[in-house]
Amino acid sequence: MTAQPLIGVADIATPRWAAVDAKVAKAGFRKALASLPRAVAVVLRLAWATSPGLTALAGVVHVVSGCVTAFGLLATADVFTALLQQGPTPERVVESLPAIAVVVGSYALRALLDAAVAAVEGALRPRVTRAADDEVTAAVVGVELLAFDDADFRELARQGARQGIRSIDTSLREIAALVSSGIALIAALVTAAVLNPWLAPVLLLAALADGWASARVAKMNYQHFLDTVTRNMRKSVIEEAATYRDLALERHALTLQDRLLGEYRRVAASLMDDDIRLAHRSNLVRLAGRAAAGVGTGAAYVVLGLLLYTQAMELALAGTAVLAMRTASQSLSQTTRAVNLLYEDSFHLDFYRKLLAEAAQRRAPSSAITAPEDPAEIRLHDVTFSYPGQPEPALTGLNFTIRRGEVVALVGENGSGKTTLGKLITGLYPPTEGVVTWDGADLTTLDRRSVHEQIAVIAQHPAEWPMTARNNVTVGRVDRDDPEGAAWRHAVGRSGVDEVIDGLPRGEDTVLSKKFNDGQDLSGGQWQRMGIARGIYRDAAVLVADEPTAALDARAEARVFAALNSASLDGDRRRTTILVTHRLANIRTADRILVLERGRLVQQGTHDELMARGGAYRDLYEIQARPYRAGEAQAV
Ligand SMILES: Nc1ncnc2c1ncn2[C@@H]1O[C@H](COP(=O)(O)OP(=O)(O)OP(=O)(O)O)[C@@H](O)[C@H]1O
Repeated sequence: MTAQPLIGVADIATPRWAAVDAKVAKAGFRKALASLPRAVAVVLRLAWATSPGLTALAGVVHVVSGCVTAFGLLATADVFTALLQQGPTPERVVESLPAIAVVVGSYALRALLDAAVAAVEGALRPRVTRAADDEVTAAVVGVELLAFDDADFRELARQGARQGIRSIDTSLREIAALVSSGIALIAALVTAAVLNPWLAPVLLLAALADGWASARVAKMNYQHFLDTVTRNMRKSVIEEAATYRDLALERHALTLQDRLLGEYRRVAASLMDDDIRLAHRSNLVRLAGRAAAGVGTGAAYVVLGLLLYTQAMELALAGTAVLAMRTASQSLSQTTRAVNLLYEDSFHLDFYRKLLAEAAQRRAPSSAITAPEDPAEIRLHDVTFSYPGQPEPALTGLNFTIRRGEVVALVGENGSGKTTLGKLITGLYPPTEGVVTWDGADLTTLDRRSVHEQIAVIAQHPAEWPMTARNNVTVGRVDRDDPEGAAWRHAVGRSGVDEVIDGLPRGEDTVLSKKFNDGQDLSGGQWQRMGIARGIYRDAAVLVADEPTAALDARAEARVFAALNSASLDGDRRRTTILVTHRLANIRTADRILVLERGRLVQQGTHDELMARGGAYRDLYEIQARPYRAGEAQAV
């Protein structure tokens, strides 16, 4: 009996962006052709905006280089005519020298132009991709926090940044290839038509088979990608589970290594089998294409022979006709390839465009109204909040007011909405319904930066900034004026991070990341102290501490809560403090306790009031206090 796989029992959903490949796999060549103008316009507009001079120059050198090819072909026809009209004689060879010089000159010019094309493209493409990259990064940096909680946006940001930017670079290359091969194709067809009007369609016939084969292989690749995309994703999920550091401890302790490796190998083997099958099938299609092209070329030679036999065309021009035939076949194959690739890129370019549009929508609207400094009153009016894509709201119908200097504790079971509420009070998330006001001003109408300037957030899992210990504390207020170091001493002392810093090899100058030479990592509790120090040092009007001591030892926890409870009285101003915690003993002295149940506010009051009233709070408190009381009773 084979073991049930640990990862991927349920099917991994096909990512939304993979729809691109489904469309490309289904579309016909005409559809691909029709999509080109828009894709070309997007890329050229960007190139023009980045560097108009280089873009114009690239266009000119490409067109000139294509024209020189055409001219070279026609000049070759002259040479053949001069040499072969009635058999070569020394006089005719001398006569044809100027035409030969023109052919040689056109080849030399073409070589020079190729070098110019490479130089211009080499200068233009990195500029354009950098500009697009910059645009995307700036767009994503500027979105509101909530966007990062939306899986669709995260995926779009990933694809837009990766595939979108890559497609701009490749589109530029393909547009260039399309211009060159297009002009060469026209040149070959015009040359053939000049030699004899019947030749041009015959040339196309031979070249079409090659074009068909390359379009067919491209489609097979898209279909293959679609068939394997979810398995590839599963492979990478298993690979992460089998190799990443985050899971290493449990992987070893649960002895899962062999099991995960086995699953990894099974998926990888099935992907390899598919790759091999695809290689065989594409080879067969290419072979069929070649065979058809061979038949087409044969037909072209028959027509050529007939034209010569019936003296519809002079023998002297046959060489040029063959040359035109070869040029047409090569350039049609290149043109087909470029059209297909550009069609694929047109979808990826859509990611880039959609990402810019979506990011612009998800930016906080700019506002000239700044937030009140140190608000006297924060009020929630009928606030409901749902996470993007979630059917059930995380918070429902909240109404309450917090006054300056209050210490308000949020309590409730896991998932009751405490963390989410902290983000709404501080304007990090906008409510889905209702309004959050600071001194009467709706937060969504205020300049978002000015709101965030007023807040400090101590997260349950604080960010582990790859900076020195000092910067990890001061990063929240880098410009704070602290010449005597009083604010620094206050923050590190209250949080207890002073003991951590004293133990570091270079003290406050130690870099806290193992990615750097001499870098140092911290324990979970030490990082938490670092986060608390950062929050205190920021010295903001509204402080939210979300389970700040979950990883701290009892002594450190007591010290931090004493600091946070008195934070509202620090200095000469009263700071509003929101505490989220499960350890209810820590918030007995809070001015007010709000009890949440499944996103609704079910109780509020002081510890004594809530204990006297009975209900959810007293139940939770009793559950925590009972073991201590029992212990005390036994001791007595
Ligand atoms: N990013 C998110 N996307 C979707 N749903 C979320 C997200 N974050 C939280 N939720 C959901 O919102 C609800 C409230 O979560 P929240 O984190 O606010 O609860 P909490 O009271 O802080 O929980 P805990 O005590 O476990 O920290 C939960 O049902 C949770 O599953």
